[in-house]
Amino acid sequence: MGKYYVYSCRSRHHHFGCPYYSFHFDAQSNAARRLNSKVPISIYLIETSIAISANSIGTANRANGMAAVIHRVDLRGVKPGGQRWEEARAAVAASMEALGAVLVMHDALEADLRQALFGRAAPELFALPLGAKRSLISGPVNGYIGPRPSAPVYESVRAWETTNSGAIRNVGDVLWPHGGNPAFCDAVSAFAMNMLGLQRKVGTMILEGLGVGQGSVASHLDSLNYSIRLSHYGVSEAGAGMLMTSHKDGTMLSMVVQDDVEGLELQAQDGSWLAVAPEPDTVTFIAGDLLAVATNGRVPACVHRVSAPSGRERFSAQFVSMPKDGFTVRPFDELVDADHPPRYKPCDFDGYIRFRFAGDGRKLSDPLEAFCGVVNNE
Ligand SMILES: O=C(O)CCC(=O)C(=O)O
Ligand SMILES: [Fe+2]
Repeated sequence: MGKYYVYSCRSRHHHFGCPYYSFHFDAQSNAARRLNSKVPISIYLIETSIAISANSIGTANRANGMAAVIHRVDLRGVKPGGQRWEEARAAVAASMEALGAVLVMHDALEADLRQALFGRAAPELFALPLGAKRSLISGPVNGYIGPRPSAPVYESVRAWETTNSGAIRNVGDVLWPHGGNPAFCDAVSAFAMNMLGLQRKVGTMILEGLGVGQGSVASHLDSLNYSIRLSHYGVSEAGAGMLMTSHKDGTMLSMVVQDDVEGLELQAQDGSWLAVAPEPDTVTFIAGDLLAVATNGRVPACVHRVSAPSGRERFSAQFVSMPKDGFTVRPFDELVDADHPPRYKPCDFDGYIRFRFAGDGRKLSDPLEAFCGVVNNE
């Protein structure tokens, strides 16, 4: 199984037998204080034209003469209601419908912050002794996935970010008990704040672009929670190969930022694999299962994987949305009509995660369909 096992798996799933939650301690008693970021959301400021370029990168299927491509949309300087908003929104929505993913050029990760995150914070974190990383909370706050036989060079840390305050829990106090690691916390916190703005912007574009009304989009955004995942792929003794097997994320919408080493690949609808170049100003948005539910199947969950073509050490950072506790995901009314009957029943996220990772869904190739798909008898 892929390492996305616990990708969506929160602490309260311990008792459901989630396999990677063996290390946990009390979040509250371990000074997991919140860190309020003072870093502003510094995006959308640069005026530039929208470049919607079709980048044929990676392996393209040319069997029918048509190469599958990943679309890249330049959102720098694009603001809601502004001149280029509608055009960019249409491009984002079209790519999500076709691929379940889109590449977005942005200003949300300036060189300094990028360096602070990938050049310092992530390497310092993963250089800690295994015991320290394992002591990281697998509670409602944070979690650690360590190397295991099926993925010997992969490790990943998740940190929760609260939507209300825009703050991130301070994993630094836990990992560095003697004085914390303010630089680490600042970098991760700033990353979270900037990605939050970009995720809300692109989330709005996707849904509005599909015809969902502004009120529905606003309440959808209010219903979301976010987490950050920092991942490290060490140098494999086996050399080049697959670091993370193909999978769909069980969540709503994932943003993947690669450091300077390639590896992320997306599967197009024709089955071909498209490699995403690690470009500093580009983030990959990937639809998870829950976005397929919310859009009544208009946006497919994107199958993706991580390979190691060069065998080099690799870091990535993700910012992922999922429903807040107690929110059920159901297809937007705007996307259901006589011609488009509901394809999914209301989906309880906790129930789905339990089914997919600890229940009967583990054995299925399409657990979402089995969990909440509406059987089409036509
Ligand atoms: O590291 C990456 O580029 C993507 C990782 C991923 O797909 C996941 O953690 O679910
Ligand atoms: Fe993933």
